[in-house]
Amino acid sequence: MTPAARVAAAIGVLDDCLGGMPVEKALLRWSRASRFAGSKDRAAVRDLVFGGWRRRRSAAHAGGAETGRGIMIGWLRQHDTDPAAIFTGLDHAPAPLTSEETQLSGEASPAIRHDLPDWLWERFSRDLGADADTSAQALRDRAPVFLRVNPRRGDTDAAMGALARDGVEAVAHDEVAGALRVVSGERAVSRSQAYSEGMVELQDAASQAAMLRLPLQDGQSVLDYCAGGGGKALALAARAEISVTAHDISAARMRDIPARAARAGVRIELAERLNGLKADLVLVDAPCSGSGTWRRDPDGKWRLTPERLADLVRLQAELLDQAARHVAPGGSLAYATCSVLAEENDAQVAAFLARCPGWVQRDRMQRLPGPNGDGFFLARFQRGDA
Ligand SMILES: C[S@@+](CC[C@H](N)C(=O)[O-])C[C@H]1O[C@@H](n2cnc3c(N)ncnc32)[C@H](O)[C@@H]1O
Repeated sequence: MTPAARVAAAIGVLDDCLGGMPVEKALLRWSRASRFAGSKDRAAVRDLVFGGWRRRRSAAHAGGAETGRGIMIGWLRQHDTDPAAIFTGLDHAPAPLTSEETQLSGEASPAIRHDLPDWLWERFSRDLGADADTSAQALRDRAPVFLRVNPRRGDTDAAMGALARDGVEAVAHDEVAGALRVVSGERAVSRSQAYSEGMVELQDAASQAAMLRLPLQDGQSVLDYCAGGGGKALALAARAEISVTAHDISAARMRDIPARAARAGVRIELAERLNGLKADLVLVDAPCSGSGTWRRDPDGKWRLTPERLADLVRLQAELLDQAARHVAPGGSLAYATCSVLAEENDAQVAAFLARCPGWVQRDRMQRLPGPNGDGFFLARFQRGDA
């Protein structure tokens, strides 16, 4: 496919997204209908679609219309490419620009410039103050790929060497021990020997930093109350000789944990029912808006509504209360989200402490999205007498 044909394909996919289809589904639909597209074409169309979808508002503003075509015109302008050179109408290229489309747009509102719905830009400004601008801007660009080195399978140098042999260049993270940032060859990670033999796992640096911060000693027990695919449980299990139980309301989400644990050389028990189980550390990695990770999942910021956010906040509170019952005497309860919104983080913590006066907060970590990782929040509690 020519560069212009790839843009034409991205326009169609973006139109499906604007019609309400999740971006991955829209890409899959295009991919199935485009047998002629090679792997480089598919990767290029994917990059264009995700690039445009992250910047839906600002690109549509710069392109003059909230359509796939408008977004691509604006996206090209934002990347210093004259859209007229691509929109030629020749050889599967999109039709030439109309006279309206050649006009440059006026000034955009702050919410448009930050590529957030109006109500969310208000929340960002209120909750993050001086950091709102850089956090929202970080969500407009592609996320770096981070890996967690599994100490059971080797150290950072060994992992970087193994990755390099398979065409993946990675460097040590500046501040998170055992985290690597992939510099080139991202798409080769999942085919690399280092990955298939459990020496590295895909995990954002902020999640890694949070898991390293939780106190753990050999012999202790950990309950991951919202384990999902087990990313956090694996990170904790690799740190010490502990027994880890993974639980989730959805057994299907935990399906891959046994294979991931075997690859990583750790043991994780799965528990659909907890029957009064108590653990020294109970982690609630709660369902949340994902607002710290929207560069990986741009659908999130366009689909979230105030009502959905309120539902999530209610669920998070219920999960904290349920999980607290599983903390063993002297143990800790940890609450984590990959959100930057105060309602899901500090306000949730304050509400928990107000509801449950026996508990005190022992730790707090907040990271904002940027070059060093995603947005992430962690709070840790203990009973007052512990
Ligand atoms: C943020 S994700 C967890 C991600 C996971 N810890 C990881 O590191 O890959 C939140 C998880 O909470 C689970 N969940 C939602 N409601 C729940 C409930 N009532 N009890 C337990 N888990 C629940 C969801 O199924 C989802 O897997």
